[in-house]
Amino acid sequence: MTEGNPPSAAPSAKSKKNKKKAAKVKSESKTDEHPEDAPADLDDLVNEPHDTNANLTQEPQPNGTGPKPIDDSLADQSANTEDPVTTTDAPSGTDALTNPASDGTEPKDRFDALVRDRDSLRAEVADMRKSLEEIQSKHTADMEALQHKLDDSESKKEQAETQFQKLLERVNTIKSQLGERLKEDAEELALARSQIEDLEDENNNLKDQLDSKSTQLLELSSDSAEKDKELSTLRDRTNLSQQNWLKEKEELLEQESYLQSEFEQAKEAMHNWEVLAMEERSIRENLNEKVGDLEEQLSSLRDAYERATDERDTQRSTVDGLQRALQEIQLARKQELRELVESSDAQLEDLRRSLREAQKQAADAENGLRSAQEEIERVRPFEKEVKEKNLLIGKLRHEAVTLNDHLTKALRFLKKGKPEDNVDRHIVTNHLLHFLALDRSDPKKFQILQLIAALLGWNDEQREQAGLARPGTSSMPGKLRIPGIPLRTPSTPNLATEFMDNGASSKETLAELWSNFLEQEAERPFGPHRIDISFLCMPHFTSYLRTFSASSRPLLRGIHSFTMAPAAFRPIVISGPSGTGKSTLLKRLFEEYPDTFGFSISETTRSPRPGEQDGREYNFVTKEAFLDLVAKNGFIEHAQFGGNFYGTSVQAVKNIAEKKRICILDIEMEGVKQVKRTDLQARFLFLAPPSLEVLEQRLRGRGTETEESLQKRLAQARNELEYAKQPGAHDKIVVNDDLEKAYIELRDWVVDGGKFGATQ
Ligand SMILES: Nc1ncnc2c1ncn2[C@@H]1O[C@H](COP(=O)(O)OP(=O)(O)OP(=O)(O)O)[C@@H](O)[C@H]1O
Repeated sequence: MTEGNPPSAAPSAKSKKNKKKAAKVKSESKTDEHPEDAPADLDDLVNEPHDTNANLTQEPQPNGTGPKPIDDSLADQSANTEDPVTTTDAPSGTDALTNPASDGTEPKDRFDALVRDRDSLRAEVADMRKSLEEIQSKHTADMEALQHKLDDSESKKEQAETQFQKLLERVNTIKSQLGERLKEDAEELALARSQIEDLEDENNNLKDQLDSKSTQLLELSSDSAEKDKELSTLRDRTNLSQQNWLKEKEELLEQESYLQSEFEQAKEAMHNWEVLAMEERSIRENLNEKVGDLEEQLSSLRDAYERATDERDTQRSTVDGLQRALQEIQLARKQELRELVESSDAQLEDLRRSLREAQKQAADAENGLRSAQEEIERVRPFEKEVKEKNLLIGKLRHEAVTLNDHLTKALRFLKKGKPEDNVDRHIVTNHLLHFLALDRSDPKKFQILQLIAALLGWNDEQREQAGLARPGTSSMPGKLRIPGIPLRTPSTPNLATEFMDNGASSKETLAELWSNFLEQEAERPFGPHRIDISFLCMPHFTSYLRTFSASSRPLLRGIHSFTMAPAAFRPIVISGPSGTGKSTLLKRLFEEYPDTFGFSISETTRSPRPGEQDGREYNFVTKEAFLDLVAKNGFIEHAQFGGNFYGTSVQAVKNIAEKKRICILDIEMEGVKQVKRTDLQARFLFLAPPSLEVLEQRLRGRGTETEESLQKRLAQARNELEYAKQPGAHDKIVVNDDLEKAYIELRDWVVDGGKFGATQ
């Protein structure tokens, strides 16, 4: 057993083998003591030189049983090495040694060789012995180690055996316990198996049931599909019947009212019959009374009977007849009354039945009505939404109509005004340039001025002011004066004096003024600009000209800035509660000043519709660009409708000024605040209603609002009015109580004496 191996539980065959080996080692060590009996390997080797010597000295045994003498072996050797021919004749080794005379030197040599051999063999034997000793000592050490190991193994084996015994005991106990448990488990197993069988049976049953159920389910689903169909047809029928019910209900109601009236009539009839019965009763009573009277009379008659039997007979027959008649009348009346009561009862019963039916139908109809009302309730929000949408559509239509109106007018203006304007512009420009290029003394200057006057349609007063006519000598207004007949040259001192009739000290002519003006403009930092001749077409041109001529340069500069420098086109922000009249007033303003104002083009993220052009209807931008601009605060107002963004950008407003128009912004309070944060230098006008009540009336009158949106607008109006009260919130507040008055006030403030608010 090697070290580290676990001790074997049972004594192994290997340990037995070790024991045997140990015994053998012991016996071998014993044989050392008697080498002659059984020469052991080691001792044989150790004693070999001695023995060899002995052999060498020993005489050869006659029986040949002893060890073979070395000489013989040597002889054998030499015999083997020598030529066979010679060796066959040669004497044997012993002979050679004993008989050296055969060759005087050979045996000696041989002997020497043998001695040498022997010496070498001895040395070898000594070496071997030494190594043998080493091996022996190593062997003993190994043996000792092995013995030691064996002892260890034995002790371990004993331990292992004891452990084995213990384990065996434990195994036995476990075996016994396990046996019991196994028994129990077997029983449980059997039980479980039987249970499993039961469950399997159950499972099979359930499977069968499931199959049957699934078939049933299929049948049921087909049934249900049919039922669904039936249900839908029933629903249809119900709807139909509901409609029929409604109709029937109406009919029944009519019937009911008819029956009610009949019932009333019957009641009245009954009442009449009762009256009749009463009358009848009273008649009967009267008759009874009469009968009493008659009986009295009869008794008297009886009395008289005796007196007059004939009379009695006649009286009796009369009474009988009367009684019969009375009975007949009574019977007839009774019968009649009975029949009447019966028929009334039957009628009443019929009426009651029909009333019951009608009530039942009414209840059904009420149920139907309730469900219809519920349906109506359900539909009402949609109805409201539809109404609101319709209103919105109405408003949009209204706006579209207004826009259309604007567009038509704009087109008309374009058609009517533009080409002429262009022609006039070119003509006037050419004439003006020609006018300026001419020498001051050239009479053509006067002619050109006349042409300009004709083209611009100056009236007499304007002509006189321009030095084209002396007071009282002018031609018919609007008529083109023939250029070939100058009244006088504009360069004469007379003209200059007349032209500067506003008390100006300057003696410059109009041409000089124009050239000075143009020179000044050329020196301005903006550089030379195109003169907007359309400005000259403005109705107040001559008064401006006069003002200009009267050396009121700052005013002209202002006017000039208005026409020349984009910075001067200050946007106008018109705000005010919804319904105050902003659109109405602006419409008038645009009509009066068609080419002066402009609206900014909004930005949108929606894609252009057919016919729409980028930069015309909208500036079509990407969502990213839009949001980027929002982040940069580039919008005055922006909102989102139907997933698209729309907004009025600051730049779009500036673009209008670039086009030399005044941008009008009709925005609400938040927009106003936002514009104030920009560098647009806008002017702010607030249009206020005379009162909230009037505002409400106007909004209602416009017919574009629902109650809800109206209330919202009024609430917003309160906010806007509050904001307007703050000092500096607006530059101008116009109260729109009278449309004409409000318009004039608004227009005058906007036009600002022609400066349109320009500060430069
Ligand atoms: N001074 C006035 N007197 C009587 N009615 C007026 C007057 N001004 C305007 N209105 C009427 O009030 C109604 C609202 O006017 P308008 O539509 O111009 O208001 P708005 O301020 O532009 O409203 P919104 O901001 O909602 O567009 C219109 O029916 C208009 O005819």
